[in-house]
Parts: sequence; structure tokens; C-alpha cells
Amino acid sequence: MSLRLEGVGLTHANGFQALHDIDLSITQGERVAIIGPSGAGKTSLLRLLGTGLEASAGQLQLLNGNPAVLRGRALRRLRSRIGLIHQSPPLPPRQRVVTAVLAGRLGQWSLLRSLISLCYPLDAAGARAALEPLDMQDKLFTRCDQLSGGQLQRVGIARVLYQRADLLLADEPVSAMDPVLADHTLNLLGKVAAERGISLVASLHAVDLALRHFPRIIGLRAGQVLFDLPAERVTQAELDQLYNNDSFSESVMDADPESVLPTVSAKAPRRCT
Ligand SMILES: Nc1ncnc2c1ncn2[C@@H]1O[C@H](COP(=O)(O)OP(=O)(O)OP(=O)(O)O)[C@@H](O)[C@H]1O
Repeated sequence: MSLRLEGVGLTHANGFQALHDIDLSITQGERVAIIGPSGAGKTSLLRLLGTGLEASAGQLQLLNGNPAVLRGRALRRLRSRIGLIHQSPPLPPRQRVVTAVLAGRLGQWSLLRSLISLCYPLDAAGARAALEPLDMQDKLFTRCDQLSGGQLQRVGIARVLYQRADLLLADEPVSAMDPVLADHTLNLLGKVAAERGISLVASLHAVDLALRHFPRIIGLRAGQVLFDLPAERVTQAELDQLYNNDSFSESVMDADPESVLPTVSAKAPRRCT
């Protein structure tokens, strides 16, 4: 069992309850996409699974450990086994790509080795190997503040690949990538997870990518699981219910079509002739 949640709730520091009574089991090796409207709680759930936030109710088991009772070295060891891919990787702007990737193993190295690696890359070949499948090897010594959003996301992914985590969590991992790169990157993550027999849990706004790359889909809405289904059983009706937004659909319905259409078509990409 990679993870199990029983009656889990999450209340943020300001008192807002982002997750309600979540029951969920993900077995070793499963690949699961979490989809749902903006504000549904996808990031909150992934941060909880990444031990960045603590559940305010219920029980959470991660890689057979209970993060709520772990402290000090035991908690650090659990964290070092979880690879968290951020939508916007929090990388120091002046850091070189090689150092950012090698930081994936800081939690597994001794303090001395970690400090040396931060100043002098001890395993540049390992970092290059992690960057290669993402076509980023030529940026090995580039500073992070000289990368595009999609390139930064790929560095964040290379860092987690280098980490060799036992559980992969990804929050909108391809949101800044073009469609071809996004497809390639999700293929790669799925392949790595399958080869290593580890679970991959990713939040995605692109429903087509979720359905294509993940065998199991969890629909999250207003902090609750609306459905948890094999990808082939997710229907259009389920998606309509998941993304239903009364305020927007009413305002679009009420609007004069003439006033809406020109705005939409003005944004649409044009074919080259
Ligand atoms: N640190 C925080 N403090 C207080 N409320 C928060 C915090 N982080 C998120 N929230 C609230 O929790 C709810 C869920 O937010 P979350 O970021 O998990 O949603 P999401 O599904 O990832 O959204 P999006 O798709 O827009 O990224 C939102 O209403 C948000 O305002």
C-alpha cells in the first residue's frame, strides 16, 4: 500500500477547510490523476500527501508510516522517500541546474556531503542522466533564473527522478509545457513509475491528458471526492458535474453572443497559410 486516507480533513491556518472526509487507498504501482475545478483542493491534497501540511482530522498512512506521529530523523527519512513535483519548482534563482537536480538527494546524504554538493556538484554525470530524458542536458550549468517556465518544470522533474523516490506526487507537472512536451513528459513519468513499481499521483487541469495517461481518475470538487473511477469509465456527465460552474455558465448564457464570440475568436491561434 502506497498510501491510505481515512476520513481525512484539512483545515488551513486561516480556518478554511480545504478537504473534507477523504477516504482513499492507492496501492503500490498505481498511477492516479486528480482532476477538478480551480480551488477544489488538489494542491492541498498533494501537499498533505507530501507531508508539507498536516491532516486536521482522520488517519493518513504514507509508505506504511504515519507522518502525524513521526518526528525528527524518522520524518526526514519518510520525506526523502517522497518525490514532490511542483507546478512552479521553488528553485533559488541563482542556483545552477546541476545543483538543483542534485538537491533531490539532499535528504538521503550526510550533512557534509549535502553541504559539499551545494557548493561543488559531486555527481554532475548523475544530474545529466536525469536531465537527458527531458531533453535538458544542455542546460546543466545554466542558472535557474535563465530558464523558461516549462524548462523549470523539467528541472523540477529531473530533480525528483534523481531522488529515486518511492512515491511520486506531481502538482500540475506539465502546465507550462507545450502539448507535445507535456505528452512526452507524462509518458516519461508513467514509464519511470512502472519500471520502478512506484505510485504516481498527479493533479492535472488537462482532462484529456489525465484520461490518456492515467488508468485511475479521482474527481475532486469542493474538497470532496466526487468520483474515483477507471479512466475508461469516466463519462461526459461526470465531467460536466465536476466542472459545473453556475456563476460562469449563467453569465456566458446571459451574454449577447455577438459580444462573446469576437473575444473568443480574437484569442484563437491562426493557421499559417
Ligand atoms: N495556505 C492556504 N491558506 C488558506 N486557504 C488556502 C491555502 N491554500 C489553499 N487554500 C484554499 O483552499 C482551497 C483549495 O485550494 P487548492 O490550492 O488546494 O486548490 P486547487 O484545486 O489546487 O486549485 P487550482 O486548480 O486553482 O490550483 C481554495 O479555496 C484555496 O483558497
